[in-house]
Amino acid sequence: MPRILIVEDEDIIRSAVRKLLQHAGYEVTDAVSVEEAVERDPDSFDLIITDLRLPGAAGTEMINRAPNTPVLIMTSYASLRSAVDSMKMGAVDYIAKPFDHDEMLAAVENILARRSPPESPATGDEAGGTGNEIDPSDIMYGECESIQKVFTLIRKVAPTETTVLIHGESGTGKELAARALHLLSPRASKPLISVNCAAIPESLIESELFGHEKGAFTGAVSARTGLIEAADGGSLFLDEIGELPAEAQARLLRVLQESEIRRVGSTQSRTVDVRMIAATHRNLKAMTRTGEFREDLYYRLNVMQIRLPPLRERRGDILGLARRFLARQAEKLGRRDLRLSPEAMQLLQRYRWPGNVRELENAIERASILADGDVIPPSVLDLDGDTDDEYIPDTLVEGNHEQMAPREPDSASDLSLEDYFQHFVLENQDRMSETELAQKLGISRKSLWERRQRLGIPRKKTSGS
Ligand SMILES: Nc1ncnc2c1ncn2[C@@H]1O[C@H](COP(=O)(O)OP(=O)(O)OP(=O)(O)O)[C@@H](O)[C@H]1O
Repeated sequence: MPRILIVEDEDIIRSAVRKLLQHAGYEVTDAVSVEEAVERDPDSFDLIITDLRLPGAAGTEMINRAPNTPVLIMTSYASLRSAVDSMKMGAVDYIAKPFDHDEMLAAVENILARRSPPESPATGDEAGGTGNEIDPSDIMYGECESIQKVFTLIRKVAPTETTVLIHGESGTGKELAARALHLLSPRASKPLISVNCAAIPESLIESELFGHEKGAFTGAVSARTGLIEAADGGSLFLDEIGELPAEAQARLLRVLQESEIRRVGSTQSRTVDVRMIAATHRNLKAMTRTGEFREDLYYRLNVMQIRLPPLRERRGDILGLARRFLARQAEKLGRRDLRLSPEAMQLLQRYRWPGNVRELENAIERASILADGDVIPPSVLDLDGDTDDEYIPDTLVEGNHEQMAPREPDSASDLSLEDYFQHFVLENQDRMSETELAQKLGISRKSLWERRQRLGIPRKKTSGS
């Protein structure tokens, strides 16, 4: 079991992070300051998570005190810059407060996965590995053909220096795909700096990205490194690139063309070595026609495009994703028997998911908290109306018959055979006769009838036989 040391002086945050990690199965020790952490033999841990601002020595001091252990820095957005600086000092990653539970768990999992192969515990020798043994499927889930194609593309493109433009609706996993591109690249041990262009005020974006010299504008009391420089040697992920104002687009083009950066208020350029990954949910090509986005920048960015399909186009993954999110919630809440009712599964499969995977993740989180018993009914999923009644489950598509046999559950969080039986019958009884249903399930008609009685799903009078 990986051991994690938390260094945080705020009681509420320390205790929340400790509980979260303990629920996720980690062994956790904590300390309120660097001084106290040093007494806990910090280099014997697999990971140290520390606040940046602490009474006494700063959190970054842990990087020196535990040279063989990865250090994850927690910081508020206001001190994002210091977090970036701390990465230059050797921290492996940073996480901005307020962070949600999944973000923290994902950051921890990523760091530990980079440190040691999944099966064998870390020996310490692997620290600082290139991370190239990682596969996109370790970072994001997807079995459908469309997402498998994305994985193949990531495997091929990641090791190159090519600029990548990721296109997809909100919540489809663009940031995860960018992370995969970085972690599978030779730059994996260097920083991945993620910037959401829509989240930074327009007046600040240039100085945030490109840095500025002292006195460049009112309030620029000292010179500052920009986020692009901070990503030097690593990758820069520019999310919502379509929101970048015109002046910043011009500066970015220069970075892409000449690998040079000029801080706001400076006449001198500096060379930077950054792999650029951009993402958008907008149609950049159309934006070039209206003059909202520079055409030359568009072509520079669009060397390789990865399209993340919306969830409604990969319905075969809905239940798999739901199971993963449910297992995570069940672990977090200590309710290991939580499972979806067949009706809830049906609703998940029929819903249109305008908010994509993020919406599914949120629906499962909410339902796990609201469900009174172990079985989650459709009502607590709180998905009203927006279902796609045209949808035909994959199992009914001609040629997909191998998917119709009941599968063995592959983990405690997977469907039980009973669940699968219920789900299959409810989904198909309107289209199939009892004989067909029994055949597909590999049981006799008598046994189908008995199971229907036991599970309280008697044969509908209207269904043909
Ligand atoms: N294939 C996947 N497997 C597991 N989790 C996923 C997958 N795709 C997305 N998620 C989860 O869904 C949430 C949204 O993903 P992400 O932030 O990468 O989407 P996005 O496309 O960048 O969204 P936005 O455009 O709104 O920033 C995250 O919590 C992420 O972990």
